[in-house]
Amino acid sequence: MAKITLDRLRHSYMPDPKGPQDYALKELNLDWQDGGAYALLGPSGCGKSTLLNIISGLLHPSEGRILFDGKDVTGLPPDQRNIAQVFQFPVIYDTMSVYDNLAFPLRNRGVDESRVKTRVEDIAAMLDVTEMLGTRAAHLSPDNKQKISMGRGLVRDDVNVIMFDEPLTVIDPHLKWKLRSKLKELHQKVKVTMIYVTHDQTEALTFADQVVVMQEGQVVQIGTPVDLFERPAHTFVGHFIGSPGMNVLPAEVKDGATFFNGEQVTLEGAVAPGEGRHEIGIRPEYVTLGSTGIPATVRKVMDLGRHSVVEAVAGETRVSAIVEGAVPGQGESVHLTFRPDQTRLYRDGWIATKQERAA
Ligand SMILES: Nc1ncnc2c1ncn2[C@@H]1O[C@H](COP(=O)(O)OP(=O)(O)OP(=O)(O)O)[C@@H](O)[C@H]1O
Repeated sequence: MAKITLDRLRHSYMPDPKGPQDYALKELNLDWQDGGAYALLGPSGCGKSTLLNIISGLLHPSEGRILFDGKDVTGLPPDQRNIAQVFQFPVIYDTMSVYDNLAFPLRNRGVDESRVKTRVEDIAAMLDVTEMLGTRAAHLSPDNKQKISMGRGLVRDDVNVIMFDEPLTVIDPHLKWKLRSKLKELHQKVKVTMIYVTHDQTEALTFADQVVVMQEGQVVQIGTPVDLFERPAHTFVGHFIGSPGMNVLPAEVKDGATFFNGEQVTLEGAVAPGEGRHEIGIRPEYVTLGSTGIPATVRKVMDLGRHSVVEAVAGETRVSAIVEGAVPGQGESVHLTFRPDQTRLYRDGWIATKQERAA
């Protein structure tokens, strides 16, 4: 187990990068604490695999260093980094039994058979696969194969980090939540540093204590799932996380007051001085429909069972609201109010309001 430090890491696939646009990974500085559960979350092409390959040693970064417990490993090949990896598709030997599959990473390192037996039995119990130990892997369902693949990552107790790269891609949707919660439970038991790479917010938020959100090669926020939901540092995070995501509305700031669609809006706190493109960020959970406020027309109502998502249009801008109970019909006129302590101003994408602190 190790603390992982990324120190001024940058990577470009181009031989002669000219500017930030030529970097698949823009400058990255971060510490992953020993034993933490982390997720790397972002859309396709944001640089997740590039970063993962740099950590595992498959790719040498153009600039910067990777440290494990303070020791520079940037120049070390993958086999000397002591990393376990679980991939999208199960990596197991079909002709071997489940027991032999789990034992393989240990036997490969010359661990003695009595120790192998203890570890395999422990991991099998954690994964609820004890009764399958004698089964040939070829006979397993895809989700059980992926479970065994995870077990192969977990079985060694000498690894610095276990990295999961979209491990639930091949799992049926109704089984995903089972494996997801199993993984969380396993992390709590084994306490190895784990990095879970995904483009799926649900997977990232349920697994990780800390989520690193990436966009276009840049880390836009590192925080707990609650931080990312409550106070997105960037409009991208607000929009990407949540269902539906945060409303990002064009805003005008004039003489210290903020306006949306010509109506003044009260923000969570003071605005940091500066110029740029302004937007208001407000989650649909904090938009209320009523008889006063910003005039809008209901465009669409989606009944999701416990609540409905009402999409209204104010001027030319769509605003979503999550509504419990009675909802207006399509085409009806409504008024929108935003909960002030949840209404934030963003400048050129980045948060520009300060949270008022209770006296
Ligand atoms: N071998 C390569 N050569 C050149 N460019 C590459 C290479 N691998 C990735 N890229 C580019 O680097 C950027 C980041 O890609 P990367 O695969 O790291 O993203 P990702 O978030 O892992 O996406 P995905 O989830 O689709 O794998 C993309 O613009 C991609 O086109």
